[in-house]
Amino acid sequence: MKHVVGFLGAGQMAQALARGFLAKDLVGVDQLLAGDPSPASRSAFTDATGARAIDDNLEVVREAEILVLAVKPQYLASAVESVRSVITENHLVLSIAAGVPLARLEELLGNDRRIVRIMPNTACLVGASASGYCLNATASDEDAATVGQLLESVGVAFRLPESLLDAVTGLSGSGPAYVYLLIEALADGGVRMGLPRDVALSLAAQTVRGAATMVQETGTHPGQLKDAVASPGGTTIEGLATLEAHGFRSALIEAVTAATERSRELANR
Ligand SMILES: NC(=O)C1=CN([C@@H]2O[C@H](COP(=O)(O)OP(=O)(O)OC[C@H]3O[C@@H](n4cnc5c(N)ncnc54)[C@H](OP(=O)(O)O)[C@@H]3O)[C@@H](O)[C@H]2O)C=CC1
Ligand SMILES: O=C(O)[C@@H]1CCC=N1
Repeated sequence: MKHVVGFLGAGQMAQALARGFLAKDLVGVDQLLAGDPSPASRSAFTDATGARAIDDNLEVVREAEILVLAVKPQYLASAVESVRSVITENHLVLSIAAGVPLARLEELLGNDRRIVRIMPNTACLVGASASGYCLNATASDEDAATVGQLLESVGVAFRLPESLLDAVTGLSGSGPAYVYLLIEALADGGVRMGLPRDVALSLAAQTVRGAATMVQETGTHPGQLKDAVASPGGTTIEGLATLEAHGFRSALIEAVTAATERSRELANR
């Protein structure tokens, strides 16, 4: 990709995306930069990527062709207002801010700007993100292809109607945190039953990875894969019955629902 990618906000997501793009050779170090007022975030960005991080958002916008708005939703308006005068029709602007709709981004930037709302997750760092994205009316099919290429370089990506982006946030944007909790709790269970901590954690993480890979690579419904693990009168069905009794499935459904609703609430920040 020949474009220079600039980030406003050099925090966790900017670092994860930038490292993902670099790992896939989508951009070189000299095609990346970030603007951030926080010295700690700037050094972390440069340590993580080798690329420049500066305390000058205007310079980032002037150099960038693809501009990624990677600040928290509550700082988005002030970050954009400070650089709005130098954002032109030549920029492709990507916002990763949870909950902030295209209509709000158009209010801040102008509806004649090419804007894409995206929702990746932190696993872009390891090339395993799960993303959704949607475009405003000014962005072109070529812009969609560029964003698709960027996001698919660091995982899977779906172009979706904007009405579904909050649900993407509730499921895969926030989802890594749910799975970390699952892995931690599985390891705790193993430790409770006598396994050494490092062995338990490794078994738990590999079990989650293996199960996810089975779903992706066999294309078999997870219910059928679950049935294949549970022998009649065996161990697994006891574990499954315990999870049902503690509301495991319902807890996950409610978690996605609550996070989606929170994303909707963030719309006007
Ligand atoms: N974390 C995640 O898993 C995901 C997050 N997102 C979205 O990504 C966005 C960034 O999140 P995350 O990376 O976690 O946040 P971080 O807090 O790690 O990074 C944001 C950075 O932006 C800086 N900042 C604040 N104001 C400005 C400004 N005016 N100009 C430039 N930089 C500024 C912050 O500095 P300071 O610390 O001093 O405020 C901070 O360093 C959020 O909108 C979030 O909704 C999307 C998907 C997943
Ligand atoms: O918790 C948050 O608000 C952000 C958005 C998705 C993941 N983290």
